[in-house]
Amino acid sequence: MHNNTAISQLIEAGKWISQKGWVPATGGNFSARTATGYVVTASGFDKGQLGTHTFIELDHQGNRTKGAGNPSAETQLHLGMYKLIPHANVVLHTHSVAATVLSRVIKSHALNLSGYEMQKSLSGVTSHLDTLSIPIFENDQDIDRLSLLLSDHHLHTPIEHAVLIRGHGVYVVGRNYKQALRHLEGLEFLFSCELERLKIEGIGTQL
Ligand SMILES: CSC[C@@H](O)[C@@H](O)C(=O)COP(=O)(O)O
Ligand SMILES: [Zn+2]
Repeated sequence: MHNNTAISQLIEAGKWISQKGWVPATGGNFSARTATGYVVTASGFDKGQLGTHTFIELDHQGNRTKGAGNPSAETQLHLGMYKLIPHANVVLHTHSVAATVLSRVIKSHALNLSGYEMQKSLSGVTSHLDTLSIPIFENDQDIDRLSLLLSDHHLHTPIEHAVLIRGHGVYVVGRNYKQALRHLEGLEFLFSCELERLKIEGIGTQL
């Protein structure tokens, strides 16, 4: 994948994600792994109004090769995820209400989902009877430390589709742009369903 193609796809993704209400204010950031390294959104922009000037291009080591301004404050988390997850080529980070609230309401270190047909929107999931487990990490303004937490966790429980950051949002990975968007939409639907279910059935019914 060439940098320009990846940038065009992430601009489109930003418009769609913003229309969904999942990147309020300047929240969220997006990246892709490309032939020459990575592209990542620049820091502090409205992710619904991205343009070619709001991307930073990085080499395979994560050093900037092109682009003005600062790379996303959470760039190291994106790079960490590419390192841990070889099949990840796109990372989308969003701040939806459902991901933000659910990650606070669930006090344990994982959101476990079962019984939903929509679980099958996640690659490798073939039944609503499977348990889909999304790890939850404590939020931290020190992104390098947060990234270390993810790699420690990945050693014993490989991260597959996504991670939740408590009170902050979700990071979703995909093999490509289309899969990343499908994973994000599927997960957001599941987060909303689970939040509604917990409101009705009570927090004690969390898996
Ligand atoms: C609107 S505050 C959100 C930020 O602190 C951060 O979490 C975020 O997602 C966006 O940061 P950015 O540096 O623009 O990529
Ligand atoms: Zn964020």
